[in-house]
Amino acid sequence: MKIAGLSIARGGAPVLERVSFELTPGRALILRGPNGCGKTTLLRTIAGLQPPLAGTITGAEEDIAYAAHSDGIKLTLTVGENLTFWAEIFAAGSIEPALDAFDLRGLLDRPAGALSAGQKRRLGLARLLVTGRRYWILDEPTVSLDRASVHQFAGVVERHLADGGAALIATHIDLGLEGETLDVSQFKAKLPDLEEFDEAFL
Ligand SMILES: Nc1ncnc2c1ncn2[C@@H]1O[C@H](COP(=O)(O)OP(=O)(O)OP(=O)(O)O)[C@@H](O)[C@H]1O
Repeated sequence: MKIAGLSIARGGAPVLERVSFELTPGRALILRGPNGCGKTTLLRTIAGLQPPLAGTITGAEEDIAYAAHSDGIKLTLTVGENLTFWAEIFAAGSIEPALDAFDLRGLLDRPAGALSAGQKRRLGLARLLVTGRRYWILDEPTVSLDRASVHQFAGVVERHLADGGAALIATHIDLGLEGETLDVSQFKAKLPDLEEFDEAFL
């Protein structure tokens, strides 16, 4: 996937400009940067939830799976029904590997609304495995996870990379993954310099 000259805005205000990088199969790229600098906005744009102001995203059409801050699960469906629902949407086959990878077998028949925050997160992340998609775009994926689950999740990402997948991950913690990091604050959009305004005009 190639990101070239991407400029993005949130709430009408420019956030990042001229972001360029490549995400290659088998690699993870970790996005860093202080709160509010634009990581979520960048991921939303790459996932196709909002249009960029400028620039292009190429090479990953129909091959992106996005896990946002929210778990994206249906609370009245059971764990098994949630995963089956997504597996059918993506026509990606069995939910079994996802159940094992995220230790969800014991919770199979539990309504998602009756899960703890960390269990909900595990279910939300398990959806990635039933999409069959190569490019995982992950926004703070480990929120609510305990140490063991963070480790488990890092293992799932590593296996995905070994299978030719790729992951773009915004996170403030160290997942212990091998991969490059990109600090997006270097792309911070510059606000117009007030001294450039013509006072007579104001
Ligand atoms: N719904 C919204 N409407 C308007 N502005 C928003 C909205 N959500 C975020 N912003 C603003 O857009 C900018 C970028 O926010 P964004 O969520 O992309 O940052 P972030 O790097 O992901 O932050 P964090 O590390 O806190 O998750 C911030 O200035 C934020 O206040």
